[in-house]
Amino acid sequence: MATPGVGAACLAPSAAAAPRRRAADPARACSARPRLSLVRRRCVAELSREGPASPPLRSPAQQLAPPVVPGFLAPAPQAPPTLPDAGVGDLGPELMLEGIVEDSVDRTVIVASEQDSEIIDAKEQFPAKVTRSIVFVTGEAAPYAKSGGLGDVCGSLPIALAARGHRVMVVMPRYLNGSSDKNYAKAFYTGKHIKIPCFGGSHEVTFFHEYRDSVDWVFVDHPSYHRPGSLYGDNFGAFGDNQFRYTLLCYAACEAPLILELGGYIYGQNCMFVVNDWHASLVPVLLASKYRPYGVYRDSRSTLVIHNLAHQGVEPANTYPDLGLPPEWYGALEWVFPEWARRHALDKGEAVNFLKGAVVTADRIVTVSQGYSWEVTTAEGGQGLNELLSSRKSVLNGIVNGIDINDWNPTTDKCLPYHYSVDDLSGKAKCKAELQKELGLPVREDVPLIGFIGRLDYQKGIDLIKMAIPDLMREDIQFVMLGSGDPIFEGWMRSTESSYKEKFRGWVGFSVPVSHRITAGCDILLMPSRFEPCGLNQLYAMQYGTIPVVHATGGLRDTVETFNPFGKKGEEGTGWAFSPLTVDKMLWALRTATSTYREHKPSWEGLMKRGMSKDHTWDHAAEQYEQIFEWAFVDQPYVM
Ligand SMILES: Nc1ncnc2c1ncn2[C@@H]1O[C@H](COP(=O)(O)OP(=O)(O)O[C@H]2O[C@H](CO)[C@@H](O)[C@H](O)[C@H]2O)[C@@H](O)[C@H]1O
Ligand SMILES: OC[C@H]1O[C@H](O[C@H]2[C@H](O)[C@@H](O)[C@@H](O[C@H]3[C@H](O)[C@@H](O)[C@@H](O)O[C@@H]3CO)O[C@@H]2CO)[C@H](O)[C@@H](O)[C@@H]1O
Repeated sequence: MATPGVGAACLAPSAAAAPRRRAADPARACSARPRLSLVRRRCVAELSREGPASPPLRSPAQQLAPPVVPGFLAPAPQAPPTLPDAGVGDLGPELMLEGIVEDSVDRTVIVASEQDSEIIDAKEQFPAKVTRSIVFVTGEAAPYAKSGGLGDVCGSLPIALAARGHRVMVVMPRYLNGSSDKNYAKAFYTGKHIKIPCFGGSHEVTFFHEYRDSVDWVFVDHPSYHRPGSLYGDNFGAFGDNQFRYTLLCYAACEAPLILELGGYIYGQNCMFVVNDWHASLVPVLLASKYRPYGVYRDSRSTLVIHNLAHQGVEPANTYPDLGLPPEWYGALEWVFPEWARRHALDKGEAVNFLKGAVVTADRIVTVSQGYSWEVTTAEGGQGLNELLSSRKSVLNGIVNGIDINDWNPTTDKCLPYHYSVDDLSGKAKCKAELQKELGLPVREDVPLIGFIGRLDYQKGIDLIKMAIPDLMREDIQFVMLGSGDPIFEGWMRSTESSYKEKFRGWVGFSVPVSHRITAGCDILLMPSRFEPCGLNQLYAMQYGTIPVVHATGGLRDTVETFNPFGKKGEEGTGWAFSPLTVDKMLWALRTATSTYREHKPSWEGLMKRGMSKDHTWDHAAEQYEQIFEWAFVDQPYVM
C-alpha cells in the first residue's frame, strides 16, 4: 500500500491566479428591521464571527472587530457589512460551479454585522461559551432517512448544538424511495438550484429546506436520490453510482452556506463544517482545493467525524477525473490496495478513497468514542488508515455519542404499550409480557428474554450468535433478533425461528417501533460486535433498564462497566463487557447474566437502576465538540 501521508497535501495548487473577490453589494443588505423570530439567528451569526481566528486569515470585517478573548463575547463590530453573500458562481471562472440560479425575485440578505438593539445576549441565553455557524454534512439523519447509528447521531447532535446557541444547518440528500417520501413533507423548495460540473457533465441539484427544532435541515435534490431500495443500495448490493451521488452532496454542501438565505440570512464563510463518514468526505478536500485558494472559506474549518472506518468510499483510480478536482490533488485521495487484496497479477490496486481525502485535509478528526480513537491508529482497527491517522494524532480525539432522550425515554416513548421509570419499574415487566405476546412466545416473567438489534453485518458479530445458538437454545431462555442486511444471515434468522419456535424469533426488516419495543421488553441486550466505534443500542438499553452484554471493544468498552457485586456502592457496574471475542466467552457472559437475573433479583435491579440513572444526553458530548471546534479555529485551516 502507498504511504498515505499527510504529505499528499503538498500537491495542492498554488493560489497565484486567485480571482478578485466581489465586494458585498450594499443593495442586497436589508435595511428593514428583521422579524423578531430572526433576532436569535442574527445574534448567533454575529457572535460566530468572534472566535479566535488566526490573524493572517481574518476577513476585513473581523479585523475591525475588537480583540477576541476566548469565552468572552465581544460586542458586534461597528463596521459596514463586508461579508460577501456570494457563492462560488460569483467568484470567477477559475472556480468550477456554473452559477447559481435563483427562481425567486427580490430576496434580501441581512448580513450578519447589522446592528439591532433587540439583539439578545447570547451569553446569558445559551450554554455555549462561543456560538458558531455549524454545517453538518451527512448521508443520513433521522427522522428523514436512517439506515443505522449515523442517522441517529446526525438527527440529534445538531439539535443539541442548536439548543446550546449555535446556528446549525444539516445538509443531506432528499431521498425519495417510496417509504421515506413522507418524511420530507414539510421541506420546501428554496428557489435555489446550482449546476455541478463533474462526471463529464453538468448536474443540476436543487435545495429544499425545513426549519425544525432550531435547526436548518437542507435537502439536496437530484434524480439519483430518487429510487427504490435503501439509502445506499438495494437487493442487488450497493448502488453503482454512490460515488457520483455523494460527490454531488459534497459540492452542494459547500455552496449551501453561501447561497441559501435561511430565515433571511446566509450562513456565510465563517463556518465549522462537520463532515460525517465517507459520504461527506470530499467537503474538506473541496474547501482546500477549490475554495480557499480563491479566498473563499479561509475563515471556515472542518471536522471529520468517523462513525465507522469500515466504509471509506473507495473506487477505481480512473474515476478521479470524474470528481472535478484539480489533477494536482490526486495524492490526497490516492489509495493503493495491498498486493493480497488485488484481483490479478497485473492489477496495480490503484484507487481513490474519499475518507482518506478527509483524513488528510480536515482540520480536526473525531471518532465516536475514545476507545475507538486509539483503535483506529492500530493495524488491527485502522482498516488500512492507521498510519495516516497516527500521523494526525495531534488533531484526533474521541467523543462518546449521546442519545436523543426525547425519542428514547421509557417514561414517554410512544412506541411502548406501557411506560416506566427508574422509580417505578413495573411498566417494564408489562412491556416484556406484551412483547412476548406480540412475538408469539410463551408469556413468562421468569424466563430471561435476550435481544439483538442491528445491521446484519460482519461488524456486528452475527456469526458468533449463529455459532452459539445450538448451545443457547438448550437453556431456559428466549431470544429475539431484529435486523436486516446480509441475505445469508436473514435466511439463517428465518430458519432458526422455524427450528426453535418456542424460544427464538428472527424479525427480518427495519422497524424503528419494533426496535423500541425490543429495547424495553427484553431483560438483556446482546452486542458481540467485532468492532464498535461507539454503539448506540447499549446506551438505549441502559436507558430502558435492559442490561447490555457486549464485547469489550471501542465504544462498548467505554460505556458498559462489568458487574462487580463487591464494587464500591454505586459503582457495581451496568452490564457485562466480555473479552476476547469467542463463542465460549460470550456464552459465559450470557450465563452469568441470566443466572444473576434468576437468582439475584436485588443485584439485577441495581444493574437496571444504575444504567437508567446514567446521563446519556448529548449535553456532555456537545460541550466536547465545542472544545474541538475552538481548537480548530485557533489553528490555521488546512491549505496546500
Ligand atoms: N433492523 C433494524 N430496525 C430498526 N432499527 C435498527 C435496525 N438495525 C439497526 N437499527 C438501529 O440503528 C441504530 C444502530 O446504531 P449503532 O450505533 O448501534 O450501529 P451502526 O453500526 O449502525 O452505527 C455506526 O455509527 C454509530 C453512530 O456514531 C456508532 O455508534 C456505531 O458504533 C457505528 O458502527 C440504532 O438506532 C438501532 O436501533
Ligand atoms: O448508519 C449505518 C451505517 O451507515 C453508513 O454505512 C453505509 C455505507 O456508508 C454505505 O457505503 C453502504 O455500504 C456498502 C459498501 O459501500 C459496499 O462496499 C458493500 O460493502 O456493501 C455495504 C452495504 O451496502 O451501506 C452502509 C450501511 O449499511 C455509515 O457509513 C456507517 O457509519 C453507519 O454505521
